[in-house]
Amino acid sequence: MRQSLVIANWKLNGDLELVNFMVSALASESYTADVVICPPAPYLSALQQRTQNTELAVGGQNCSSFQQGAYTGEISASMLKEVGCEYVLVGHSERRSLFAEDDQVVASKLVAAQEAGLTAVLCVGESLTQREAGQTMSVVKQQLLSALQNADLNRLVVAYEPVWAIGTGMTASPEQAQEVHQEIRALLATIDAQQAQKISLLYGGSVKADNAEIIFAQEDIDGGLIGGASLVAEQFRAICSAVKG
Ligand SMILES: O=C(CO)COP(=O)(O)O
Repeated sequence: MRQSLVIANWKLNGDLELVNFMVSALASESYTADVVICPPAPYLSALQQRTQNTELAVGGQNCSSFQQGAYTGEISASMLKEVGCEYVLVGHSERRSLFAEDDQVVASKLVAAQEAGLTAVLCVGESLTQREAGQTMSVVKQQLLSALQNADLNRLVVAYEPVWAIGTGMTASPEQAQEVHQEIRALLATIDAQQAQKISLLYGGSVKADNAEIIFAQEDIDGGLIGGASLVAEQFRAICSAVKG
């Protein structure tokens, strides 16, 4: 049985008040899923302090591919680890499209994250144009395998986030999502068949309290990567409780 996981990606949202509010709103319940919050980097330490003695974990939204040096504005994976992160997102579609991160950059960030002792949450997913052109599987395969060239599958989570479903209210149908998740697990199995069965695969893209359960019920979907709904306590709590297990 794979570990269920729900990750909140706050993106460029939130403040200290939300950190305090969310921790008290979430920590009072216990969940079958592991629950991780990825706030903007300046709030990581505060979140880490507030979540001590709770079951909530902390993650970064991004890390540098460099370990240290003259890279103004960058944050290394070991710095994230030092302030209490257990996870970091790599290759989110917003990083790929808005900050020009290509497959090579994503691969080196993933290695940097794992070498620092973090679990890397590799995000993959096709655009609407790519889906309509029948390229979904080839895009996902390219993003996945190029990022995993030097990866440690023991410290990996994969999140399938179709770009057309992110922040649009257009969720992939449970069947569409399962089809891609199944393919991702099959691709992982070509690297390590045993480990592929243990890796948590998350769906992301307009997951809300009212569609989470049916999406998470799919065989190869082990939880979610949640944007907008993770900023609303009632929504996020319901999503965390919707995982199978
Ligand atoms: O990008 C996402 C999480 O990383 C998904 O965002 P939404 O849940 O807002 O669609």
